[in-house]
Amino acid sequence: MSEGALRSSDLLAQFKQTEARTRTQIQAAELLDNTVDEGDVGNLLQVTGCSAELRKPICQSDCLSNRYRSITGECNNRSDPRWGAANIPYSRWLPPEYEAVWGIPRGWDPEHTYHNVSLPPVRLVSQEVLFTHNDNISLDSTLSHLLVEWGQWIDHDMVLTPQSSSTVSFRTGADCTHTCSRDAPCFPIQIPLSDPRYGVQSCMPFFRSAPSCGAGILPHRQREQLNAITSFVDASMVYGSSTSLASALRNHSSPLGSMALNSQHSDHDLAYMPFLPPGEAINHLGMIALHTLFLREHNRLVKELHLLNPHWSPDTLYQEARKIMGAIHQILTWEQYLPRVLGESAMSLLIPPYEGYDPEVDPSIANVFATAAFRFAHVTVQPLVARLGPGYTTNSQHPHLPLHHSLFASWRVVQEGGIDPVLRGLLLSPAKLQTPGQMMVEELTERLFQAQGGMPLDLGALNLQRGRDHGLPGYSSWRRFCGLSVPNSTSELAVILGNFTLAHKFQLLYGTPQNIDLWVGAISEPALPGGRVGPLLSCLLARQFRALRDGDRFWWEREGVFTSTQRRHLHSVSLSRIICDNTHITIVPANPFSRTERPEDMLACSHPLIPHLDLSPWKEPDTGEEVRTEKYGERGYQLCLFLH
Ligand code: HEM
Ligand SMILES: [Ca+2]
Repeated sequence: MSEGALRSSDLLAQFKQTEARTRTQIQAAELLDNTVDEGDVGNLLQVTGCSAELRKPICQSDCLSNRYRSITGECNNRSDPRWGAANIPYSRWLPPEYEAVWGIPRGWDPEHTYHNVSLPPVRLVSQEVLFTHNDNISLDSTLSHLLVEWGQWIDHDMVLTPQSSSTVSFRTGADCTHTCSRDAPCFPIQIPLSDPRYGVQSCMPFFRSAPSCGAGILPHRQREQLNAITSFVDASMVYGSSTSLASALRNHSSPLGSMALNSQHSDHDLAYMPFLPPGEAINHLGMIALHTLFLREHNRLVKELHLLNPHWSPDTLYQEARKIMGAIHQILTWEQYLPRVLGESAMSLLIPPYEGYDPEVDPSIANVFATAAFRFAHVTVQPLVARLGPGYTTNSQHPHLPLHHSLFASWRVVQEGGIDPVLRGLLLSPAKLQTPGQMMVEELTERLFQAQGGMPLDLGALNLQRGRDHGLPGYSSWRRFCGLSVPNSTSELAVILGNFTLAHKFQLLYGTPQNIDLWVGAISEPALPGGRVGPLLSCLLARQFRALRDGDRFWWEREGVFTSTQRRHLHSVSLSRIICDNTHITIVPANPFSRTERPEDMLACSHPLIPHLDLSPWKEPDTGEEVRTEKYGERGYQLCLFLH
């Protein structure tokens, strides 16, 4: 995608692209949503196509389905096979609070009042509270920008909310990118008088998230939104969440069970991802680097596994590598990412040690997590994408880039030195520090998608509008939900936020703490000791990550998923090692999520603190045909092999 070729709203749609199965469900749900006939419900579901979408999947209980996750996440939970699967509605921890029946979003009618006051325009909140000049930022003293990127990477493993399949008003056919009138699915963001953009632009386009089919039956139908990918941390951003995409991403002629690679370009002698199927665009340089890295890691793993087990079929190699990749993502996230985000003490309090699989726990993503809580890291993103050459030096072939020039710029990877410069930049740059006066950089509030032409969007305003679109209750309700004190006045809010100026701004904008949009309220709380988020975000994030662990039948620590020796080896997994093994980078930090100030503080890839993942416990004796009569070991490998 070249710069200057597309409208920003098209690019936002690209950010949220989904594949065939999701589109079918959205179209069915939108048809249902726009049908006012309250007659025969069964018939209505049938005609719209929703009844097929609501059917319960049938689960197999053979060796393969006990051994490997399904691609769609279905049947992870045996009694509720849709839990955590792709294309199911987000769960709700608090009931939605829409403006009116049929899921009219909050703030649809600017005059509508909540607790006797109307909601401020989201763009005004962004201007008043979030806006931060690119050069007015503080750096995180202990965390690297790779940690920030890791957050976005696993976000893409857990959350993808499709927007409406239509970009024009259902009623009038007006183009959502040009209209300033609220007419579903268009929910444009109004530009306030005080805005420098006033006069240039009267509204920023916004499309409502698509409704889901599975949200109750008339007349009690409640609008719910859909998660298009598996909620489990299972590396679904590498493998896909639908069988058709998973198949398209594989190299079917490989005897090793490899993933498909780009046949036209390579990174010196290393591989790139293939050109993706339409709609699978990856959105910025950091993400492209991680996608490429883990694609290579899969192909490296299958090669090693093949050397250990030459008798394994391509499917077994693919599945075993996929299983290891899932474990790597779980380990890096729970052991290395979350403690740094939540802080060690909040982490051990809110996510106590693993005690085994609990089939009663719903691992589906909660609406509030997707729409507000896990967007917390938008305020820790640096405005500049650093790119560094060998030895971590700046290089004129690939200079640092303003963030907006790194969006939709996969051509830069191919033409400007491969993924190594981007990864080196992420390893050596610190994260941005969130402070009450320095929230979201102007690259994100003023220039989102600007380089690609058209009117720039504002990520802060999008986050707030999305919360209203999804009917998220306000700040106070979530404080109450988490058992935290509920502020009743500006001074009580000032105590919680530890900042009177900010509390006063909120008072002027919202009138009451109850109405504060959750995302902006939550990111305004000061961080707990050792962490980067306040009490409300800690509660919401920990609750989700705990459910993703305890409710996952294939959690890496669960007895029987791996052997104890395999677990021990996996436990020492190192992201720096993965970088060493799959790039031309030769010096790396021992802890890549911690801030490294100088290249001299890094270690050679051969250093013992950058341990190899020893796969020897995956070696299995090739007992050939005789195995049929043998008793199967705790892992049941052989039985599955014979199914291939
Ligand atoms: C370069 C950095 C980033 C950019 C440009 C970016 C951009 C975006 C955009 C445009 C959206 C869609 C907004 C909407 O219409 O509702 C979004 C959603 C989201 N972002 Fe980011 N983001 C970045 C980094 C991150 C990070 C570091 C995290 C988390 C740690 C994160 C978490 C999320 C989540 C959870 C969503 C909701 C996704 C969905 O519901 O489909 N983002 N981001
Ligand atoms: Ca997933």
